[in-house]
Amino acid sequence: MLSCRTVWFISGSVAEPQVASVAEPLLLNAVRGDDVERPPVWLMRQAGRYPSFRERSENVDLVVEISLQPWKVFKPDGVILFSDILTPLSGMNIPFDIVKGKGPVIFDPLQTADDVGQVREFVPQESVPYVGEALTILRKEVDNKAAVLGFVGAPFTLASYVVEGGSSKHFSKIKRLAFSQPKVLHALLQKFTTSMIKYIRYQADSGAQAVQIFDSWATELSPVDFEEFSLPYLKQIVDAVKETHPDLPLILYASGSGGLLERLALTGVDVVSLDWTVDMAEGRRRLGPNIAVQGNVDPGVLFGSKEFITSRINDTVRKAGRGKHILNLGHGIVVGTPEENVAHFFEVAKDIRY
Ligand SMILES: Cc1c2[nH]c(c1CCC(=O)O)Cc1[nH]c(c(CCC(=O)O)c1C)Cc1[nH]c(c(CCC(=O)O)c1C)Cc1[nH]c(c(CCC(=O)O)c1C)C2
Repeated sequence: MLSCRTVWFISGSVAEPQVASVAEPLLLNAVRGDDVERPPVWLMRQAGRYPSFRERSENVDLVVEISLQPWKVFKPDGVILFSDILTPLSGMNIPFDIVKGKGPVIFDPLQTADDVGQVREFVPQESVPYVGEALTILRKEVDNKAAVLGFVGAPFTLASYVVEGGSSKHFSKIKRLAFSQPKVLHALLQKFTTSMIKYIRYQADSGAQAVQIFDSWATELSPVDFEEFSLPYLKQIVDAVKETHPDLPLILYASGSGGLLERLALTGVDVVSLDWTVDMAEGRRRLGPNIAVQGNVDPGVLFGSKEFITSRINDTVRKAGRGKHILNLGHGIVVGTPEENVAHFFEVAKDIRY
């Protein structure tokens, strides 16, 4: 679980390679199953030398600047918004902060039905206007040379933070709630679901061309509990978004969830992001031919030799087969990853031809 727990400083800048303007980003073509010449590639990453996370992520200029850093240096096929899955919480009356070295802190963790009753439904236009503004600017800046990606947290993963009060090891508080007062947890999950439907639509209307849903802690649920506390809500989100935005690709990311792949496919998402604990060919088979796959190189591979990185990329692309594959790591970049290896990853990836 490292993408956002990791901080990656991008130093300097590299001359921008010329990229021909295309009608539609390669990433969208690949997701739709068009005949593409290579898999699109992007990575989750980074932070910068800036003030606190919330300050960075709630200021339009900084959000745009930080979001564009990897784009300027590596020209990936996807440019993800700099934000966090917890960003909507303050707009839902759940005060929080992200503390350096500690991660997210929820000031008053939710415990009771009353607490859940106090949670306000999210109105993105009012609470996080900077997200929409940043996406609109990003879309213009990137100009279809890559896909602009928005993202949200899945209801169960958001609930785990607000019930646990932050990151957790054993998830005992949310499990206590799930297994002793399931109705209270369901009420909270429904509030997050309704809010995330609005948030995804808002991101799409502002400029996001695909939205990734992070269910980072689904891995903590046994399959039977995933079916009760996560799957129905994910499905509700996908169904509702598809009604208003039928062409918006939805990517589901649930690291450590190799045991859940068939169930993840039932959500109706367009893409499932695999981590490196699943063999790419096996994952592909288990998800079926209609779902595109993303991933799944071990982020640790980027600490290896250039030859090793090249061979793992080739292996992953071969196992994924032609089309419907977005090349990526199985999770975000790890702190201390040599920047030249990241550059090498992109060079090799962009030279691939099916
Ligand atoms: C860079 C960063 C982020 N969030 C946090 C950081 C580090 C703190 C900092 O820079 O000050 C705190 C931050 N935010 C969160 C954490 C995780 C804490 C934990 O382990 O529970 C931390 C340290 C919560 C969070 N946040 C996110 C997830 C889902 C992905 C995953 O599973 O890793 C989760 C679980 C998503 C996220 N978070 C972030 C992005 C943007 C990616 C990019 O710009 O490339 C994304 C996609 C950005």
